[in-house]
Amino acid sequence: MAEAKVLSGAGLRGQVAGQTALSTVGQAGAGLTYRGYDVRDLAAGAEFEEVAYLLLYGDLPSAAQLAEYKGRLKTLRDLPQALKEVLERIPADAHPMDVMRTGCSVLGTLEPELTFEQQRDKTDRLLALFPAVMCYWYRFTHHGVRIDCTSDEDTIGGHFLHLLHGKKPSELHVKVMNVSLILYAEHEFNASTFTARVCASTLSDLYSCITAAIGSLRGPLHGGANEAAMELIERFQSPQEAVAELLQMLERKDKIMGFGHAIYKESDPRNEVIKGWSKQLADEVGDTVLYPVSEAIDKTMWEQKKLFPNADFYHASAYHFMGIPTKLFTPIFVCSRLTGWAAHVFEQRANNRIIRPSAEYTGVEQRKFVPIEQR
Ligand SMILES: CC(=O)SCCNC(=O)CCNC(=O)[C@H](O)C(C)(C)COP(=O)(O)OP(=O)(O)OC[C@H]1O[C@@H](n2cnc3c(N)ncnc32)[C@H](O)[C@@H]1OP(=O)(O)O
Ligand SMILES: O=C([O-])CC(=O)C(=O)O
Repeated sequence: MAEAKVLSGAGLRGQVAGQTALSTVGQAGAGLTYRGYDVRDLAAGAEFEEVAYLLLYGDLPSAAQLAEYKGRLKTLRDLPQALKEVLERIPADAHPMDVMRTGCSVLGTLEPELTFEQQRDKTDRLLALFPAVMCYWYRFTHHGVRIDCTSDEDTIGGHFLHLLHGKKPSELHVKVMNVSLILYAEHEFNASTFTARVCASTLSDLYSCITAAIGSLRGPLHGGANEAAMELIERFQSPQEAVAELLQMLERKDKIMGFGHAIYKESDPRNEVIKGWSKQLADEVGDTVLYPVSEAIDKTMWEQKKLFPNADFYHASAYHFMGIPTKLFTPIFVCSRLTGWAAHVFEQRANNRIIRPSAEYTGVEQRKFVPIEQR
């Protein structure tokens, strides 16, 4: 059970910056809850679409509501032609998070949110279409194909894998994607969500809030850590090599991506879940390197620094074992966290005051202006 961390210092750490009914992070009793449900129970027993519904509509759906919701999302998967054309113009070496940010922003010009009454419909559209934004651009620029952006897959996770690989995914892979999307869906006032709320507090539109949040998630200290973790683990051929290099990195005070957390103190409750699935995928593909290397890094980080893997670390190997290119790891996070971001935007709008903190001034004393010709 994660104890609350002693919080102090910079980065607004430990300061309550608003209220939410969406989730708790690092509180006694359960490490992470979404609207009162333990995330581990949701990951074990729910579908991602159920969790999206819970966050966006307030309660878990009935079977009929879920069927209706999934059916509706399925009809919203295709991209407008103008968006496809924009995606085709983005270079192959662009960062896929920049592609997601641009895709979201362009959709905001094609299908704008004209009133806040449209906020749920616009969110459903983004939820249904984000996998295609990433996969259409990726497959066009990397493989020269214009993919069909629709599929008959029942779930968002399955739809994503289908578009990426051009074939029906296995049941195991659909299951793991479902779990992954649930684990990443919501996390209180993390940096990207706070970004979305700041933007929402100016009464801006939903696309602006989500576009801004994508920019915040991109960084390696936040969502970008799953890609950085992959780049680390794939450098090593054996656990011994990994430990030797890791000790040197720690000696140099390098940051080890995928470890540590701003709120959790002893463990990230999402880690045990994705770690279990990563092990199952490792067994499926007969891996004898990546998973043991990951475990060796995990063990050494705890022994040396008392730092634990966060949600991102074992996501790296899990995604890799499903044949997902490393550069698409953080965009998958976007497809999931969209639900949390949007739910926070709705919450901010429902009880809004513009977010505008103060700064402690550390600059020079007041001084007299000197005209340019006298300087
Ligand atoms: C889904 C997510 O977004 S989860 C977060 C993903 N990000 C990462 O994995 C990036 C790596 N981790 C980090 O950079 C940090 O742990 C963060 C950004 C997640 C949290 O930052 P903070 O709240 O400032 O960390 P915290 O206060 O716990 O740091 C305590 C000490 O541990 C060190 N530390 C924390 N994380 C790491 C790490 N991953 N590797 C090495 N040292 C670390 C800090 O440098 C700090 O050392 P210092 O006191 O000598 O300066
Ligand atoms: O809460 C945070 O600071 C980062 C995080 O784990 C998340 O957003 O999922």
